[in-house]
Amino acid sequence: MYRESDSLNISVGGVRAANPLFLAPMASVTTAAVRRLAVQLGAGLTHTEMASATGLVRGGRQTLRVLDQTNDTRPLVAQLFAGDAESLVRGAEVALTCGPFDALGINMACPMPKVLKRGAGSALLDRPDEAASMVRELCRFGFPVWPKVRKEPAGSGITTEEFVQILFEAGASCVAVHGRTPGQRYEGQADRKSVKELCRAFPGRILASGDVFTAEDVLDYLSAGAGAVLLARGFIADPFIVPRSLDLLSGRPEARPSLASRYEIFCEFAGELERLHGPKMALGMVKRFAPGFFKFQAGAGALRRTLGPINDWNEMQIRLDEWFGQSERGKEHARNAAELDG
Ligand SMILES: Cc1cc2nc3c(=O)[nH]c(=O)nc-3n(C[C@H](O)[C@H](O)[C@H](O)COP(=O)(O)O)c2cc1C
Repeated sequence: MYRESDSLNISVGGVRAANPLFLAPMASVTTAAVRRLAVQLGAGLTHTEMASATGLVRGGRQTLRVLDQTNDTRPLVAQLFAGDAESLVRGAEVALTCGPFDALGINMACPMPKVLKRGAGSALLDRPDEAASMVRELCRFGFPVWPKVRKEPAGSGITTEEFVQILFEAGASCVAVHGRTPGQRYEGQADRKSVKELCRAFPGRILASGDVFTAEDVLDYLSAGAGAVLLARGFIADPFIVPRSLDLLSGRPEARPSLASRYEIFCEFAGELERLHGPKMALGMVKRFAPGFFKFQAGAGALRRTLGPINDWNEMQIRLDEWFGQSERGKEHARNAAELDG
């Protein structure tokens, strides 16, 4: 069983972290501002988006931006993808000039065609020898190496457990496992049972991923022996899953942040997005995260509809302020009405 004492100053995969709630790598999502938000809310560790090793070697601005460290927080894992060990090593040499990082991740999970056609991402699940060689070569840099895999599809000739074992034998410090096959992409349910079996087979060395949407999901994976749990879409859907999970793991009553405090954190986050990534990208991220921030708030749907068509950063701020003012006034009316009733 998970013990409260495990939640502080843990050591997973050769990295020390304050707790086992980790922000998963997410392309186009886990930018510096989002990583900072996750740490502010209590996450123990964050990942960069996946970065192309060949893109790094070419010096592509977009790829280098992925490893942008501006105003970042530690511990931080840089995740790379490549189709072979040599490209990976050359990419890692460039990545480490963007550091500091606490571990190097290898993406062996991405099912997207543009990654698969390079023999990278989940294409490596069919090539355990190449995957092992990538881990071995990356270990030479002296950093913990964290591959991230998906569940092996039925009939692939190797089980997920065998694949994970090969990665550990090659020197991986821990292995993140997403309990969907590449063919499932993000559809259907993650196979929680299989991931938990791996957690039991490699206690404290698996980072569990797949359908983590509630604090109870976090506890479930940790109770099975996961070294840590990766928050992905559950973080976008409700970033306050982090403090709620920490409350649950620590046996504290759940603290419910007020609308005003959510709004304050959101405005700070929006400011960071704009400062670090520019108004265009920031606007897209604000639209993506706003529904989750104000999920349980009356009028959250109206906010989403209001923000949807906006293309201008200043207009977005005005509409957001208006929505907040209306919501606060609505709460005041409700309070006054309750007092009159009472
Ligand atoms: C928008 C998005 C981008 C992602 N990008 C990456 C990535 O760059 N590297 C990676 O290993 N996994 C990536 N993933 C997979 C997540 O890290 C995670 O394993 C997956 O979403 C399953 O967790 P969930 O069901 O709790 O969302 C991505 C997922 C999403 C939704």
